[in-house]
Amino acid sequence: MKIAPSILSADFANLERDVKLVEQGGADYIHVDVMDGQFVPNITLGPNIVSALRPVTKLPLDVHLMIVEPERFVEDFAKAGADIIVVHQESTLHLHRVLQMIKNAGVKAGVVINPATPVSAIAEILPMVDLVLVMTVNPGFGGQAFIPECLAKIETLAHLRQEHHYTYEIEVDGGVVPETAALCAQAGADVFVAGSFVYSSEDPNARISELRHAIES
Ligand SMILES: O=C(CO)[C@H](O)[C@H](O)COP(=O)(O)O
Ligand SMILES: [Co+2]
Repeated sequence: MKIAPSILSADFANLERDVKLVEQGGADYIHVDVMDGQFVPNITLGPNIVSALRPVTKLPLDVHLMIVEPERFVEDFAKAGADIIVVHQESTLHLHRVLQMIKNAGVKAGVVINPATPVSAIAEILPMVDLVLVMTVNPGFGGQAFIPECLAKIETLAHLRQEHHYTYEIEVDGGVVPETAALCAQAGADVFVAGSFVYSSEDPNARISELRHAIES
């Protein structure tokens, strides 16, 4: 079970401090939310922030691209030091090609589906991905409420993985707190993104421990 704090809710004026802090607290990935103001109604950061973060942590940088036509920027994020690049099924006409581009750049390839998108929409590319991210809120903002209807998709992905011997990790993102993390773990999730729950606290690492406890019990 892996915890991936999302720096969307960190202090952008102190990103180095906030990334190092959760690394010491046992985080497994650093989740980086990239938004373009078009695919989602919010703007965050680009490859220059990823390259600035690269030397400050040994943790894998899990880069969640919420941008239209991510194929335009795959190479930039790979060069910036992303370890995993995750693209939305809804954001490109050429999902298979984008995933190939990511793999050819020597980076792990992930696919992500919005709450309205069924698992069947990504069935054809499941054999080639390292990670499948199930959005449990509509993308664009931190601090939203978990959508429980998404749990069934985690179960489906876990079932398909077992049946076909696929190797992807199942990640969940949005509204992850101890109660919802426990439900996701039961459904078969492996990686838990948490932004506001971790960083809204005076003690983010106590929050990471709370999440881990809920997931493991
Ligand atoms: O991709 C995202 C939003 O689009 C974020 O990763 C996610 O919302 C994390 O925030 P929180 O844990 O506060 O819900
Ligand atoms: Co995210």
